Amino acid sequence: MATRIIHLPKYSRLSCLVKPLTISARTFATATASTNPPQFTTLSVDDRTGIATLTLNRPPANALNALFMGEIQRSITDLEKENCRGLILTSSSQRIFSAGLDLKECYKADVASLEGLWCALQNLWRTLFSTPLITVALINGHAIAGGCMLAVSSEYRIMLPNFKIGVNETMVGLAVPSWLMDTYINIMPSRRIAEWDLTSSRIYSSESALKAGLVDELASSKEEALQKSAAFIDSFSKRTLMARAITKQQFRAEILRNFEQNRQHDLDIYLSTMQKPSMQEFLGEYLQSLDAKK
Ligand SMILES: CCCCCCCCC/C=C/C(=O)SCCNC(=O)CCNC(=O)[C@H](O)C(C)(C)COP(=O)(O)OP(=O)(O)OC[C@H]1O[C@@H](n2cnc3c(N)ncnc32)[C@H](O)[C@@H]1OP(=O)(O)O
Repeated sequence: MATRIIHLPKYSRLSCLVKPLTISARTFATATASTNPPQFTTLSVDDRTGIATLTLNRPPANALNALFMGEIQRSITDLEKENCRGLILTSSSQRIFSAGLDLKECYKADVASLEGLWCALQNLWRTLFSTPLITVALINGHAIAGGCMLAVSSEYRIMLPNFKIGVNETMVGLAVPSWLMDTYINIMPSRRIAEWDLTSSRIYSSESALKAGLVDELASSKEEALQKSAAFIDSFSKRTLMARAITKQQFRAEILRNFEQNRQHDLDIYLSTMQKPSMQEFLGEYLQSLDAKK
């Protein structure tokens, strides 16, 4: 389907009806200019249903760099203004939903690039987590670390079989930021399991993720997953859209407030960790191990 944004007069414009959370914060940089055409994403909107599909397309691994994350964030913001009601986030790859932060861009990077990357991650998370849109992650491939973040920041997760999902942060030497910890706890059935998962870098198979409650449904094909995603969005009638969006925001407001209060500190931790010689040495070896798989 062609990339386009269209007006959907059938649906209320959620961004007008639901006040954005007013949390004072200084503006943090994104590395994107808002006038750039999308390079790594395809956005399609079904004007009959009001459902948008945002497809991640940064081969080979949908690794998240600042430009890519800025693009995803901007698409969500645009959709909020365009009378859309639901968003399905998926990947053009048949193997990888997203491998998380682009580690190649974390290796031997200068401080400005590292800062741009982390601020883009923070900004993307904030937008996805707080959007009034009904959000579904259609996880049609591996979803690791930042890839898992995209999934758990959405409201509903449908995954295809035989893939991997989880947060391996501590394994790569990064602490899980408290706002992402809270995001994970927000969807996991038990805080104890969430703590266990994040401290032990637990990676689930699709099947075990379903059992653990990390994903909500499995689907045997992308087509079936698209149908299930649309069914989830359709389960909310037009009449309930505003009330559900406000309720969602209220559920998430405290996590967002904590994030805003700590985002500079969070950025400082990331920058100091990434600049440690031991971290850079580990990253070099880790990237080599990924390449050695060939
Ligand atoms: C709320 C709670 C959440 C909390 C989450 C907290 C998020 C906060 C901060 C986020 C931190 C991160 O995301 S850190 C990122 C952590 N991510 C990882 O460790 C994932 C590492 N990658 C993998 O494990 C694997 O690649 C995996 C994704 C399973 C796919 O395996 P496959 O065998 O199918 O594919 P591969 O051959 O390994 O990879 C294909 C190519 O992609 C490249 N590639 C793979 N991962 C890459 C990466 N992260 N950055 C750059 N490039 C990558 C490989 O080098 C290959 O490049 P070519 O050789 O050129 O083809």
